[in-house]
Amino acid sequence: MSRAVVLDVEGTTSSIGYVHDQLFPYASRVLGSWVATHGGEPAVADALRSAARIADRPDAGRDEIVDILRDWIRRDAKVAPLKTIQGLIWQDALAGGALVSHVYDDVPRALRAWTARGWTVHIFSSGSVAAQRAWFRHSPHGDLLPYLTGFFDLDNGGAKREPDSYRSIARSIGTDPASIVFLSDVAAELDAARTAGWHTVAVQRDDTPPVGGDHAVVTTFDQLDLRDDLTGGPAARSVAGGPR
Ligand SMILES: CSCCC(=O)C(=O)COP(=O)(O)O
Ligand SMILES: [Mg+2]
Repeated sequence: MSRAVVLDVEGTTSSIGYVHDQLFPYASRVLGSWVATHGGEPAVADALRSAARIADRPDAGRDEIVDILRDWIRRDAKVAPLKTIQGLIWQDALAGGALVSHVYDDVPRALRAWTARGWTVHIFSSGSVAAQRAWFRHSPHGDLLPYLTGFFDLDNGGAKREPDSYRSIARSIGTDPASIVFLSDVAAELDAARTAGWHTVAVQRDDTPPVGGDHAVVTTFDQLDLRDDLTGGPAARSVAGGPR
C-alpha cells in the first residue's frame, strides 16, 4: 500500500522570513523590466490577462497590470497568475544564483529517511510548480528533487483551504487519503486536509506565528515518527506544546 507525505513550503520546509524578505522584494524589483522582456510569451501574456480579469480591470495596460501585481506581492495575495509570474522570475534567479533558497536543516534529513522507507513525498504550495522545483533543486543542501515525487500549486492542486483540493491531490498521487500525512504552518489548510480524510501535523517553526488549531504539533521534522501503520495517526515524538 502506498503512503505519502505532502509538505507545504513557506513556514514548513522553509522560512517565512526568507520568502518575505528576499523572494517577494526581488520579484517586485524586477517585475517591470521582466514583464517588458517576457510579456509577449504565451504563458506570460496569459497570466497578465488573467491578472487583469481577476482585478476587474480587463482593459488594463501592461504598466497597470505590473502595479496590480506589485500590490498583490505587497499584500502576499495567493493569486494564481501572480504565482505563475513570480515562479518564472524566481526560477531564473535561483538557477543563475541571484537568489538562494532556504530549507531548514531537518528537512533533507527527513526526506532521505522517509523515502528510504518507501514513502513518497510531495509538495503542495501556493508557490507555482516552477518555483517549487527551482527552490528544491537549488537548495543550500544540494539538489533535493530526487526525494520529491509530485508538485501541486494553485493551478493543478487548487485552493489550499478547500477540502476538494486535497481530495483531488490524493486521487492524482494514487494514495488513499488515510495514508497521507500533510504538514503545514496554517491551521485552515490543515483543517481542509483533515476534512478530506488526511492525517495532519502542524509545523511550528521558531520564527513563525502560532499555528493554532487542534492538530498534532512538531517544531522540526525530526520529531515526526512516521509509522507505516497510521491507524493511531502520525506520532510526534517530542511535541512542543502538545496538540492544541
Ligand atoms: C518556493 S515557493 C515560493 C513561496 C510562495 O510564493 C508562496 O506563496 C508560499 O506559500 P505556501 O503555500 O508554501 O505557504
Ligand atoms: Mg505555509
